[in-house]
Amino acid sequence: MSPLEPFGTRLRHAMDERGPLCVGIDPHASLLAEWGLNDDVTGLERFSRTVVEAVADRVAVLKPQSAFFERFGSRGVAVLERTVREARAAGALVVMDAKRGDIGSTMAAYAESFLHKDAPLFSDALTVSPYLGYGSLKPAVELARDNGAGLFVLALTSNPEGAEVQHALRPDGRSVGATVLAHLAAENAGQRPLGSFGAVVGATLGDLSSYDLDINGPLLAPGIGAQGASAADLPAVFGGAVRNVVPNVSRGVLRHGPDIAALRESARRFADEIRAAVGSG
Ligand SMILES: O=C(O)c1cc(=O)[nH]c(=O)n1[C@@H]1O[C@H](COP(=O)(O)O)[C@@H](O)[C@H]1O
Repeated sequence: MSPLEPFGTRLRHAMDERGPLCVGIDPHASLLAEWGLNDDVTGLERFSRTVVEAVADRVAVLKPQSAFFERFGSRGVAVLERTVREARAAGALVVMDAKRGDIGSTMAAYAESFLHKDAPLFSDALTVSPYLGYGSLKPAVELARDNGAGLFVLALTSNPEGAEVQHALRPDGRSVGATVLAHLAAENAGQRPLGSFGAVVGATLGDLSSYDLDINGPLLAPGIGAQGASAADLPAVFGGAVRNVVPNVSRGVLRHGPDIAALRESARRFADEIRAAVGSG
C-alpha cells in the first residue's frame, strides 16, 4: 500500500469536496433504546453500521467515541475496528475519539494502538489530552507524522468544567489553553495546505478573540446540537480561523435514526447550515 499523504492534506481535500461536517458515532445506551435496539453488542453493531451506511459516503469525517464501544469489552472493540474500517472504505476520514494522554513512554503505546498504519484500530487521527504536559504527547506526534495520521489535542473543551484548567494562567501570564494552541501552531508551521495537528475547541465557548486560533491546523468544534451551540455561532466563536473548523455533531444527527433517510437528511441540514454560516471555499 502506498504511504498516506499527511492527514492535514487529506482533511483539507475532504473538507473542500464534502464540506467540513464531522458526524459523531456515539452509541449512548439511551440512543440504542430510542432506535429500538438492545443495549448489547448486537445493538451496538447495528447502530454503528447504520450510521456508517447513512453518512460515510458523504461527510468528510466520522468520529467514533471509543468509550461507548469499550463498555462492551473485547466484542465492542471488535465492532469499533469494523466501524473504522467500513467508514474509511466508504471514503470518510475517521477521527478516533479516545482522548488518550499519558507519560511519554506509555503514550507511545497508546499511539501505536491508533496511529500505526498496521494497528487494527488505525485511524486517520486521534483525540489526545495534553494535560500531562504537551511534551508528553511527543511520541504520538512523531508516530502520526510517520504514518500520515493526525492528532486533535484538547485545548479549550466544550464543557464548563474545562475552564479551571484551560484558563489557568501560567507564570508567564499566558493561559494553559493558549499555550497548547501555540505548541500546535509550531507543530504545523510551514505545512500546506493544512497542518495535521489540530486543536479541540468547543463551539459552545462564545467569543474566543483573546486566543490565537490561527494554528495552521484543523479546529475540531464539538458542541453543536445537543450541547446548545449552532452552526450560526461558528463565525463569532472562531473569527478568521473559521475556514479550518471541523464542526462535530453527534446526538443532533443520531437522534433521527434508525431511519437512514432521516439520518442523511439531518446531516445534510447541518451541513447546509454550516455552509451558510461559514461560506464555502
Ligand atoms: O474531543 C471531543 O470530541 C470532544 C471534546 C469536547 O470538548 N467536547 C465534546 O463534546 N467532545 C465530544 O464530542 C461529542 C459531542 O457529542 P454531542 O454533544 O452529542 O454532539 C462527544 O463525543 C464528546 O465526547
